[in-house]
Amino acid sequence: MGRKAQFGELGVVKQTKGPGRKAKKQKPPKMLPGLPKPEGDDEPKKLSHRQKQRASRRTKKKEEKKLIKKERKKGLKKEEDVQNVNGKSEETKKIKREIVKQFSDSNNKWLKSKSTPVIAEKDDDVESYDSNSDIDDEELEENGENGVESYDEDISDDDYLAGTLDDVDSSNESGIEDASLKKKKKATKKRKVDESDDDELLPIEKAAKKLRAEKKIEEAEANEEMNMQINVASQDVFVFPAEDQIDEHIPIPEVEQRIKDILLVLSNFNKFREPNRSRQEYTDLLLKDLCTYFSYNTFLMEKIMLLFPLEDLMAFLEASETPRPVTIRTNSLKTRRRELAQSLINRGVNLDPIGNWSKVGLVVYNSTVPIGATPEYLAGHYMLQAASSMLPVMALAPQENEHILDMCAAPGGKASHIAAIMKNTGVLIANDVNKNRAKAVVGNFHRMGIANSVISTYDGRHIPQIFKNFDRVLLDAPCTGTGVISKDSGVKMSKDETDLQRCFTLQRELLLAAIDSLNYKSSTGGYLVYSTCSVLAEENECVIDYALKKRDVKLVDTGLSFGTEGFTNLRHHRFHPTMKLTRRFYPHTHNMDGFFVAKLKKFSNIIPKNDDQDDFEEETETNTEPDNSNNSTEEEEKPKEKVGKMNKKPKHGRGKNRNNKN
Ligand SMILES: C[S@@+](CC[C@H](N)C(=O)[O-])C[C@H]1O[C@@H](n2cnc3c(N)ncnc32)[C@H](O)[C@@H]1O
Repeated sequence: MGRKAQFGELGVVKQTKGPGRKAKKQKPPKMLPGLPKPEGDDEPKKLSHRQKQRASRRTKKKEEKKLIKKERKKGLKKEEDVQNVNGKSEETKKIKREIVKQFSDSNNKWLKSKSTPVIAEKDDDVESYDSNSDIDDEELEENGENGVESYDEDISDDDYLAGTLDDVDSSNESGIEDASLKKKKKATKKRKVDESDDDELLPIEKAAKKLRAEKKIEEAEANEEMNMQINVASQDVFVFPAEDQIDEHIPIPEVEQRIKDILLVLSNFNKFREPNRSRQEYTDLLLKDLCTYFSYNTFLMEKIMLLFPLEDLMAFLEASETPRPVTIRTNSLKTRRRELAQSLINRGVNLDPIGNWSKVGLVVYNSTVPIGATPEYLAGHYMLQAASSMLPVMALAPQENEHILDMCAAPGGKASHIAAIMKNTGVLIANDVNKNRAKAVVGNFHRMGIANSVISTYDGRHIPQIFKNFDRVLLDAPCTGTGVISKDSGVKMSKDETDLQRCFTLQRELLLAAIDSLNYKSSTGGYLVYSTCSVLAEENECVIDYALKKRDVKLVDTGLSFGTEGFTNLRHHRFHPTMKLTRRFYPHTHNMDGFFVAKLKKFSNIIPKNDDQDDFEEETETNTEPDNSNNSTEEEEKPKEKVGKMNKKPKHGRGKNRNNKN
């Protein structure tokens, strides 16, 4: 508003052009005599006391910088001077001391942190700059670009002040550093080297500077490694406890450390063992400590230790302590996965498809609503089902219009999956000996709209006397549950030898009954899938091996795209070579419950009589060929080609696949 005065020389200030409110601009006002003269350029500006202080500080700083640059250029002239810079020549040190002196006490911290070999991150630098510098915000604003410039300059100075190799070495004396810290340091140093390339340096200077910094880092790393080796070599890692100390109670953190120590010794036994100690002594102590640390009974821990190499053992035990992700299976009888996902997302459920291997599975990361009580759940659009539980049904590969038996079906997760794949056609017998659990099957089948099923409560072992000639059978057998410890930690302490024996005896009986209820002449099937949620070989490979001897069945590919091969040998045990067609799933490897899946094809109703050996072979080679003279309990004639197949059944080769490591 109003007219603008022209404070500069007349004519220097341009009159604004362009459309104005008035066509003709008004003349500048005439200044009245006596009024204070505006701040002009002709007289030198009078500075306040504070401004003077700032100006003197700036000049000082500029001088320092000039000094440093001069010295730096001097230092790089000769090649041997490069070493001088690394090692800090006397002259350079002197200059540095000079500079340091000029900082006030309040800067001590800032200086200290920057003179240590751990070069502060740029962010930290900014912070210390802000908090400790005596240049206030006002000045930064005032200086505009200068403020930024001085920051850059500081970094470069700081580089110059940064630690030397000597410093790095001295830090190593204090011992081995944390790996992540080292990594961070390395990254920071590298970044620092890159960032601090001063624009004013010649390319060759920049390169030399970078080279020096990189050399420093390399040497520091080499020193660290050497220190580590020295520590390990001097055996200060682990001293085996005296006889009377072994049973002493020690706190959990110490148990944990001892486990790590023993694992290290066992990983390179010849190198790290104590001369008079056997491997067995270390293994026994490890067993004891693992039982204490993870709360297992000795029997179960011993069994699990036999399954895995040491590094996998720890991973399995750790993974069994944490729950697996919640997963659900879309009921394809009622909805599609995409629609279900959308409805659940709308309710605040955070989810994703389970993976390429399933078209119906979803993994739920978190949810604002209880996932077992949504309207979609109640309407039967999905089943809460572990990822591993979907695998046996996929291996079974049910077909429409078949006759299928689920021998141990409660609560019906897998049975309802079978019914959905059958598209409610054919007949599904969902059996479970436990009447109470069978009620859950009824409830789930109603909810999910399953209409092709009969629910029965027979003892599976008697099924062949009641139902026969199924195209496919699923035997998801009762087991010790060692694959689902994260869901039921009681297993760790409660399962003993008697339980295991009871389990594998029942499993064998159920498996033979399941095979006997299969129709080997089925045009579409004749397949059986055996599964357990146990990782113990006694309940898996041993049971299958037993069935291979007792019935005319062979292992076939499960068709599952992932999973670890079943054992063909385990310690001193040898299993049928085709056992590698079975699949094992582990919490630590596949992030799902521990599971075992085997698929068998039945070739005849022949029941071989020859094999009295109930248990799997232990390093002895026996003839598994059936005695064909009197081996059939069935009336049916045995087709010749089937006999041929059976005779070709591979022998249990001694030492074959000895290196099968799972
Ligand atoms: C692992 S669970 C089955 C889980 C089921 N397949 C599912 O996916 O929901 C084992 C089942 O076997 C049943 N069972 C135990 N002994 C049995 C037997 N002799 N005959 C039939 N079922 C039996 C148990 O009641 C239990 O429900």
